[in-house]
Amino acid sequence: MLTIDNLDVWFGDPPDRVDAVKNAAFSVAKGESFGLVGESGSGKSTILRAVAGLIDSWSGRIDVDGRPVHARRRDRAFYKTVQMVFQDPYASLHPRHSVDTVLSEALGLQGMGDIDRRITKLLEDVGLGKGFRFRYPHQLSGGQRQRVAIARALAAEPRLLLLDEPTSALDVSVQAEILNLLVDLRAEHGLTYVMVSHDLAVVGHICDRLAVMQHGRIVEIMSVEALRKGEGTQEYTRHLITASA
Ligand SMILES: Nc1ncnc2c1ncn2[C@@H]1O[C@H](COP(=O)(O)OP(=O)(O)OP(=O)(O)O)[C@@H](O)[C@H]1O
Repeated sequence: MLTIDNLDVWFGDPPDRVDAVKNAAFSVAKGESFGLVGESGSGKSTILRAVAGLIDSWSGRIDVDGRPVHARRRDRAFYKTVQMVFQDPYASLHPRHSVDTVLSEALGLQGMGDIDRRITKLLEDVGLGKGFRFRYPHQLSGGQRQRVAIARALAAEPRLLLLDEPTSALDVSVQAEILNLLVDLRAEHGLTYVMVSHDLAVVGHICDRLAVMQHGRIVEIMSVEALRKGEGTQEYTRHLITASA
């Protein structure tokens, strides 16, 4: 579903250029859930943003569904396949747009008809009833906002969801609910996930495999099962496990 090879991503020009991702490579199969872990600044979000078309300064290969993605152009078909959910549901929803507006716009962008029925279904899918349809973000809790952001991403009926720390801005009590929702949605919709997190427990809950990043490089790729068994071969992976225990 997603293949990345020889990926470099940078910001700015020399001498101030920041090489945020260096020579990254991994593949994510259809239906798989893949985690990107590592400490702050290691380049995890930058990989997701480059895949999503939010960063232009990259080189290498990004293939989605067997087709190479071009450096700058992303068409409607791309966003029909790939959608992203951001970390902060407070920042990602426009304060003056009701849930109805957010979802109608997302559906409209994809040229979808039958908007009424689809909005009801999207709200149902993310565990929000019809009563939420005409609410504004300030009338929603953090968890409810993130459910709306997830519904917005699902509106395009994508197959690959890029999840950038989708629970880290939420209260601990709500995090598990959203993670469980993501687990259910993947099964129900046959989705593929790539999820960034600095929290190994979260990745262990959601993902099948993961890449460990350090200073812009992928230092290890392993299954969550191997991670649980402490089979990380890299010193840094062991350090991450100890740090999160
Ligand atoms: N827009 C930008 N301009 C310049 N440098 C950037 C930009 N975005 C990210 N960086 C730099 O790229 C590097 C990787 O950042 P990135 O956000 O991908 O890390 P991360 O692993 O996702 O960390 P975090 O968990 O803190 O988000 C960091 O050194 C960061 O400062």
